[in-house]
Amino acid sequence: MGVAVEVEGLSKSFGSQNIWSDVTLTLPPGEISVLLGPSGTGKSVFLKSLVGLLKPERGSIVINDVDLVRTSEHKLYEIRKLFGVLFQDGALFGSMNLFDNIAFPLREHTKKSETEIKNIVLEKMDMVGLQGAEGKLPGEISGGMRKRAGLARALVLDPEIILFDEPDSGLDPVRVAYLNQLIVDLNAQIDATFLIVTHDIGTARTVPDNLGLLFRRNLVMFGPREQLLTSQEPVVRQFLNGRREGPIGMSEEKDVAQVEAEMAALEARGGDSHNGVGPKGASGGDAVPPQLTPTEGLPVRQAERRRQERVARMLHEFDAETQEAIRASLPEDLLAQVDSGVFEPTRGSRGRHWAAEPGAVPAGVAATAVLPRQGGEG
Ligand SMILES: Nc1ncnc2c1ncn2[C@@H]1O[C@H](COP(=O)(O)OP(=O)(O)OP(=O)(O)O)[C@@H](O)[C@H]1O
Repeated sequence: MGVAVEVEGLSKSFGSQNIWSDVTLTLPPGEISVLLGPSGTGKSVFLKSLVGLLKPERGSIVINDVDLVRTSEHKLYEIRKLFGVLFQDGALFGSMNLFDNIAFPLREHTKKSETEIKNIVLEKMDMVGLQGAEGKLPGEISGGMRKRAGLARALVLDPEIILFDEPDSGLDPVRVAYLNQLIVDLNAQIDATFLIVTHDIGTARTVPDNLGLLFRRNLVMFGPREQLLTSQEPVVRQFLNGRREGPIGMSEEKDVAQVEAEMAALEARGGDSHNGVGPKGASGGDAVPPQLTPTEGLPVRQAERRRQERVARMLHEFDAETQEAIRASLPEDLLAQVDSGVFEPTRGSRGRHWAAEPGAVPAGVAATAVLPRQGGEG
């Protein structure tokens, strides 16, 4: 099973430029999470902080009881081995064929024999659908194949956490659909913890268990997918619907009067549900489409049941729309347990519902970060 990544009060600046402050979220073990945010809000900086390539000045990132922000270089090196990272362009060496590219981490970090390496490389290439392409150079294959090769390379050290930096970038919509299915299939096969940074709203709506949004140097919200997909928070609504109207401006923040005028005009046109389909799959008002499931014949995602139990326990923390959407995703036995009051309210457990140790966490802490609405920030 993948490991949990617990981020608390994390802040990062470069000189006087604050990138984000007080980011608190938990990536539950084996679940798929997506992080959204306008360009330049520091999503890549967040991914780099998680793997220890950048050092936040405040807060903690705890994995297997080790705080990456404060640990020694030696421990950090060990923890990094838990990660697989899919960079935007696959980050392949142009002069090496796919086999050698994918074998690279094994040759660098393990003492495995060439026979063992060959078996692992071919197995991972098979998993990502690249059988027979071992001899190709990165320059000879399509962008989609390069992503798959980057993914195979991210898999060779059997990571427990995989970070995907804009896996859909540069791909046509059909390739994105295949890649999304591959991500869900891989999750079912290896049960690792996934975090995907993407601008593709179709992906955000259908792939993850959890969704988060960075904006204005803050994590606006992070929680079960249903929470963001049904959210009335103006920034979340604007982003998921891919529209100009709302607090997110082209480069500058907008003033409150302008946002109000835009929102009134949008409502006069019938609101989001009458707004058509926006760019990058953005659409649908606050509909919650079904989540992708693994291809037939693959095992069910082990995270699925764990997640159902986790969100059943935290159901009372959400508003009526979110509760309704979550209930629609729960099997009958869990719904019966929810309704019979078996699950005690887990106040302030920061989403650590898999841990089942209610006494271990401080009370009174919100499970999700929620910014004040536009206009309420003073
Ligand atoms: N090493 C660095 N030194 C100084 N500033 C940096 C460094 N890395 C990133 N930044 C700054 O941090 C900010 C956030 O960058 P980042 O690439 O994380 O944004 P992003 O949300 O991933 O954007 P996009 O969606 O366009 O990929 C930018 O203003 C960038 O210039």
